[in-house]
Amino acid sequence: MEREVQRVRQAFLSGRSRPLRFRLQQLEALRRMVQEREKDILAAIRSDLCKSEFNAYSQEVITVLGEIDFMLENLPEWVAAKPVKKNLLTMLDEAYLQPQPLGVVLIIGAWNYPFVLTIQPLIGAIAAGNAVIIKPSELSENTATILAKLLPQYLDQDLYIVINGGVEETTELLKQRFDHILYTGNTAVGKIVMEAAAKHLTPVTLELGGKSPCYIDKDCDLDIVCRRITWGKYMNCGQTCIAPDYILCEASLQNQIVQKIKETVKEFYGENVKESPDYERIINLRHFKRILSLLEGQKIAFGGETDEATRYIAPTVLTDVDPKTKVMQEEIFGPVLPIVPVKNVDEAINFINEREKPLALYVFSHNNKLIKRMIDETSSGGVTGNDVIMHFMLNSFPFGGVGSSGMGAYHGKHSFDTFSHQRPCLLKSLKREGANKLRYPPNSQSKVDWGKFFLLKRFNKQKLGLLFLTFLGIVAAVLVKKYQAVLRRKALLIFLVVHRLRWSTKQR
Ligand SMILES: NC(=O)C1=CN([C@@H]2O[C@H](COP(=O)(O)OP(=O)(O)OC[C@H]3O[C@@H](n4cnc5c(N)ncnc54)[C@H](O)[C@@H]3O)[C@@H](O)[C@H]2O)C=CC1
Ligand SMILES: CCCCCCC(=O)O
Repeated sequence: MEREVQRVRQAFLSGRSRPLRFRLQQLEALRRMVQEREKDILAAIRSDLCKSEFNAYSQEVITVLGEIDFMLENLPEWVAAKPVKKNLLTMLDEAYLQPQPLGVVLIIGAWNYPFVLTIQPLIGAIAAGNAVIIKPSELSENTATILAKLLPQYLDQDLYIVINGGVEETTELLKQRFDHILYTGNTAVGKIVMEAAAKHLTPVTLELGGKSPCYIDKDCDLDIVCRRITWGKYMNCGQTCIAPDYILCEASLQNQIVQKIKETVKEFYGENVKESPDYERIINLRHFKRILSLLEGQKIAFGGETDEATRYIAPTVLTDVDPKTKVMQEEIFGPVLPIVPVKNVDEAINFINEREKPLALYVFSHNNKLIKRMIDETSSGGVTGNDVIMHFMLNSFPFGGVGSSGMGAYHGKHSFDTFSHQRPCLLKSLKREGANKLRYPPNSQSKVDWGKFFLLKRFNKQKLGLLFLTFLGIVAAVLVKKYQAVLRRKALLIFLVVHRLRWSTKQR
């Protein structure tokens, strides 16, 4: 492991990942890989999550292709040095921010969207000029295998490598020194990653999970609301980090919501959900059993059918859920949707604020003021009003959590920034040493006053007058120099006129 990381670091130190042209070439090669090997990639995702080609393409491949195109289009502008505003002290200097790669980046992917959650951070890390070690999740083993096979065929083999394996390998990998780690997965492992990173003072981006609430106000169109929630909750069999985890609403809305979700499930997946090509399966038996255990003691208003052999869990809704029960204590990450009755929006806001900050928050209402209030009075990684999931799709948004749902963010320019160091560069001249005397010892009140003037813009009247006089002197000197000949002629003329006048007066 150590040798592998060293190999990648040596490749980074060769400097070849830095030129813009190289980065663009690698991103184009990655796009070619996705296009030419699309069938293999879709097949791997299918084997891992029982996902149809249509779903895998629209949930994973499109996002990756869109992100590559976005990078290719904008990277030339992003890599350029950006001049910054200057102050009086640096007025005559060159001051700019130069984005630079961090070095060797470790990307630890999750299994639920095994392609996009591994490749999208990789795109950002390449764009920023880094070398990368990719550790796909061992739970989505088919995607992990295809990534290890394909990436070296298209990308620089020393700069970007895939290391596969389980907890043991990840633990070993985390002992190495990296310049940044981006981890996607559960909060408990997030802490392990951060602890390991701290030993080397490695900065981390943690894309974690949590329970994303969904508040439904009574003032809204429940048909539309339930269609949107059904889509976001049961997509990928509920194994989506920003899926609505539970619903908060007034008790009187519960039955209608259950009825409408039931109708939508039928509309989306047919009479027999099990037969639907659009409905996925739970990743493994451990997670299947974990989700089943969340149903114990609950009132199942709809769904609840399971099949261990195929790890099938039907779209399920629970009503009148007690917040103290297990299903409300941990992230569900499966197709189970609890409804927790609340009296009103105030209670909903309190409910959310009493818990860990979620990765996403959803609020449905015709009343925009209520939506804005919910946004103002709560905190979460991201928010979508009157829909679910959709803020993930806009790459001008940073994607990430807050508090226990994560730290840092990526997507689009935010990925580039996450994997870059914005290096402040100040270039001075070796001339104009006179002005520097102000900061050299011995110090004095007068120097402090000048410092106040230059840096704090605290004007001392006397100093200001002096400065103004100096300024006038400079202007006069410049003018005199520039118009020396003209001034000489003018002065001669004035002298002659004055002389002539005095002579005329004397004559009279
Ligand atoms: N914020 C986000 O973008 C996303 C967050 N998630 C969250 O991820 C979670 C689901 O993923 P997981 O089951 O955690 O995925 P997982 O079990 O595949 O773990 C993720 C990665 O952590 C590594 N890992 C696991 N245990 C480890 C240990 N003890 N020491 C070191 N490394 C270890 C694995 O090798 C894997 O690469 C959910 O909580 C979900 O909300 C999932 C997708 C996106
Ligand atoms: C189509 C939605 C993809 C979401 C991927 C990240 C997640 O797990 O929420």
